[in-house]
Amino acid sequence: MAFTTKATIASFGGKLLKLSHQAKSTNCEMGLNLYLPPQAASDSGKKVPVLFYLAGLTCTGDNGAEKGFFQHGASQKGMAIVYPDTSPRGLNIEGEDEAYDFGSGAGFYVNATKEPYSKGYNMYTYITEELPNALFSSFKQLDSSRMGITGHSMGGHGALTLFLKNPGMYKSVSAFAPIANPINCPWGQKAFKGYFGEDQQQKWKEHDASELVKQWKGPLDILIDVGTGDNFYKQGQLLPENFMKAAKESGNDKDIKLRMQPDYDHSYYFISSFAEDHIAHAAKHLLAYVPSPPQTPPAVSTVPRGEALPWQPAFRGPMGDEPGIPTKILPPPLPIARPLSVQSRQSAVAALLNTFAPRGGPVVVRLPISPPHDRLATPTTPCLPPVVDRGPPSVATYAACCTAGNDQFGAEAAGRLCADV
Ligand SMILES: N[C@@H](CCC(=O)N[C@@H](CS)C(=O)NCC(=O)O)C(=O)O
Repeated sequence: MAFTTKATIASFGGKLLKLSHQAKSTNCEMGLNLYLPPQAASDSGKKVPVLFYLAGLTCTGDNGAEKGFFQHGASQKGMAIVYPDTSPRGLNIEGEDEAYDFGSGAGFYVNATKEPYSKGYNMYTYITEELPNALFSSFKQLDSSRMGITGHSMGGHGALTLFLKNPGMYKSVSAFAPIANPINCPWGQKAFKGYFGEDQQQKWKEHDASELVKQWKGPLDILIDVGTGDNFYKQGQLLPENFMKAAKESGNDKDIKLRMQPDYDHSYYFISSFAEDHIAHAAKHLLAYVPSPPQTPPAVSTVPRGEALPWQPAFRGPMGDEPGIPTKILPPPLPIARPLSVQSRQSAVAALLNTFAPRGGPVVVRLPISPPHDRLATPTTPCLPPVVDRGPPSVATYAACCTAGNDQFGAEAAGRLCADV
């Protein structure tokens, strides 16, 4: 859905846009701020990377934009910043406005599975899929292959978990005073109980950075700042030490920098003091990242039925297993810059249909989820679009499979394609 621009405000040579749009995932109108640096305002056709800043409890997209002091550095580095809201608003769920740490302003960047919050508290899907897809289709100067993520407190939890749950999707991650082990702190326990249910411990773990970091494979360059004068830190709401311990035990701590900042509290005085460092950290990854160039799929080669596929056989569509149907394989992998979201999978389907349907016959496309997602996906993650069908009675199946390396660190994310004719 297109955005409505409610205000355009000059800021550090660029423009801060106050936007709103109707969001499907959250079932309501969502407000946000988008900072376009001066480099994005020119007609050069050059795209700028995008840093998502996820705010904390009680906040909207305004807190970071007004007092985070990110725009100065973003303007120098040529980076856009997205400041989303922290929850759906006005869903008229009984009690949603009663507490500062649950419901409105406290979406925790999860998809609620428990009623009544399941009716729109889907901030995970909103931030990882719907919002970026909407932004990239409306603002052509934003580079979809270069997204970074950071956040504060509940938003720091969001930044860490969204990064760790989606290897390769974000090219940088950092956090200010993150809720780093929500399953073991009062804020997190209250939220996960309300959004998932007390008995859903596995689900809780799937949104806990200290659990997720144990499963990470590859380098992990994270900047985390926490103030020693932060009362929430002192009360055991943040638990950054638990995150570091889990990272250390899994051998993932080498490039995680936890800086304990003397005397700083939990406020935007703290955030604005270190904002430039987080912009520099994001820029280190986002400005250095070069997406792999698109490749044309090579010609079809035939593999006799029953022979081992040159890649993950589990990815074969069910129709490929029908007796008497020969298998054609189209090697090598079709590169895809990052793990595919539902919408980008749909674009991949469209591209496949355009490429192969003209060869005649109908096309059925099946899109299995990629292995890293499989490993980390929650049962409710909307990972698979339904089978897409086109054309007269079926003679062909195309199964498109997406595998994703952790391309933040250079491993190539790849899609693979096979055709059963
Ligand atoms: N209102 C809560 C505190 C909530 C709070 O500190 N929220 C942080 C994020 S976790 C924040 O940034 N608040 C908004 C602000 O300082 O601008 C309380 O009274 O204990």
